[in-house]
Amino acid sequence: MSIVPKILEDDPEEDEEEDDSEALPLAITGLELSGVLSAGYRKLSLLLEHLETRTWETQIMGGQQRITADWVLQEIDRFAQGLGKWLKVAGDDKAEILQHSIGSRPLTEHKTMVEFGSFVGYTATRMGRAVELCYEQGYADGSILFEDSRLQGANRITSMEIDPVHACIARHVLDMSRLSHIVEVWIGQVKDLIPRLTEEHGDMSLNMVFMDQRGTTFHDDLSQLEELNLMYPDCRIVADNCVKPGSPVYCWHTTVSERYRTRNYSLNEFLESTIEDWQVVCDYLGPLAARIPRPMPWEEQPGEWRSYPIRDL
Ligand SMILES: C[S@@+](CC[C@H](N)C(=O)[O-])C[C@H]1O[C@@H](n2cnc3c(N)ncnc32)[C@H](O)[C@@H]1O
Repeated sequence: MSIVPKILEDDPEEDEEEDDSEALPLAITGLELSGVLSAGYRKLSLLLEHLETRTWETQIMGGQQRITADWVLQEIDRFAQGLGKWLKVAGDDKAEILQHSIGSRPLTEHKTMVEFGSFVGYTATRMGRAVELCYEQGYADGSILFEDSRLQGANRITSMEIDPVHACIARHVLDMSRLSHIVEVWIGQVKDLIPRLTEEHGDMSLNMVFMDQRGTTFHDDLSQLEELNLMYPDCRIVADNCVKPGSPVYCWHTTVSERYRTRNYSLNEFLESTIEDWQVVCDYLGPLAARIPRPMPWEEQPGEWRSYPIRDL
């Protein structure tokens, strides 16, 4: 089908052709790109514009002032406080729990962290900064030797993202924060990328996992981590948005399974003081902690589980 605009004539057959061209997707009718971007992507383009403008202003006002990871996080927070610019990132109280969890897992040799769902790279930046501080401290007190090649070169944090636009923004934000040598963003579905962790880092290489993809897949992704033996004993797993949008099977599994020591934190959604959400924090006690694997709820009482059409509820 031609996308060249037609000159209108009084011929009825031509009128039919004209109707046809109205069905063309907006992207090829010559409208501005902003006309075809979804509201979500438009907000992200505003975020990038905000970061670029603030970087430029900071450099002009403060001479050669360094743009740091903390500065980038602060600017994303500031952007998200603007009217209609809220972002689904783990800020505020959620960030406190994450920060503590990252700090409580020392980056001993060959151990790495993983985030499921990068979005704009906000938490990936927070995780990367924590590792960077750990390096700085280690070099200063001599506990990390500069020549120790095992701590150099390999990325220590992997963040996985299904949406390539989000992934590109996350990579850009990490570049701005000067953390690209520590954090890598992999594009694809979590379930397809998990096996690559084994290939790149080997068995039992994870000492922290942040689950922030789709809540209804948390339990499947966790069981793949278990099956591939990727988590080091005492690996900490933080799962966000467990009430909103919700991850009921994951919450059930981590609460009743003997393989996990679990705490459920009730807190407010980022910048939303009236919306309650939960972060579930658990430590993996290792494959031998559960003597008998616990069946899933629908395996225990098969008759009790069936789906109801929404109109019947
Ligand atoms: C809540 S946002 C993540 C926020 C981010 N963790 C932070 O705190 O800055 C969820 C992200 O997960 C991505 N996502 C959803 N399902 C996914 C999947 N199965 N695999 C990879 N990414 C996924 C979405 O595209 C979205 O960017």
